[in-house]
Amino acid sequence: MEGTRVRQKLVVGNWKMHGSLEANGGLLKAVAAGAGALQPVQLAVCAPFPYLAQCQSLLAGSPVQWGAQDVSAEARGAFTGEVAASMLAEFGCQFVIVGHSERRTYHAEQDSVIATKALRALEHGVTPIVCVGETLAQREAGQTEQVVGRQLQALLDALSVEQLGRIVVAYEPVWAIGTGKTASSAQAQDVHAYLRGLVASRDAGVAQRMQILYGGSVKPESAGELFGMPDIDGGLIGGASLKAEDFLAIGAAGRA
Ligand SMILES: O=C[C@H](O)COP(=O)(O)O
Repeated sequence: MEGTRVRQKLVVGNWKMHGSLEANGGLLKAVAAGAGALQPVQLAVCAPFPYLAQCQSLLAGSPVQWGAQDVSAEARGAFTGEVAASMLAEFGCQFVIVGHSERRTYHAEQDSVIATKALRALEHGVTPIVCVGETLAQREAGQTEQVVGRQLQALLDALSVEQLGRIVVAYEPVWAIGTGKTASSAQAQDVHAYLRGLVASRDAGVAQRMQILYGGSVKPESAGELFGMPDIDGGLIGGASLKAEDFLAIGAAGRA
């Protein structure tokens, strides 16, 4: 997309189901200590629910934001095991990941549920990071735009322009997650530009401001080239976010 770059870089760690009080303690302190030097790149970590209090405590006063990895589509009630957006907001979560491919695959989450989860988060001032991405079979069948377009369209249908202006999108090709296979910067840029164009068909200003992150085997060595692309505004980082040195190096790549 043409135009002056107006978007701050955002690098978010998705710890997935990893961590312990002890391991997190060292990681959070190291990330907090290194984050200030990376500004204006914004760092955040998305931790398993039991560790949100630890994030709240150890990241207080640091520029690092934190969040969760899922939220209920329901506001409250008899939904055993679910966590409501209001609860995340009470802990000070700034972000919540919704629609990660692991949730879509292992928990059969559909586009409509994911859009509702994003709405619940927005209702409580928590920024949803909405994940979209195609499988290898879909890419090889030439269906990438069709798949990510359908996934994003559910958001465009469910959210007002004002709400759309408060989400973050993460493009994560399923075939690149945890596999060591990063999409090339050109492949990722093509999809990011396509997604931004779809948002622009709803509202050009929102599209220009929307942060679209790339996720899938991002490492310190690959981050610079990816983040240098015009429509890639940072990353959603899995494995490499568990080592402070790597996570901070990826954040530093956003400053270039
Ligand atoms: O949410 C993060 C992505 O699933 C990427 O994970 P990864 O960096 O381990 O490939």
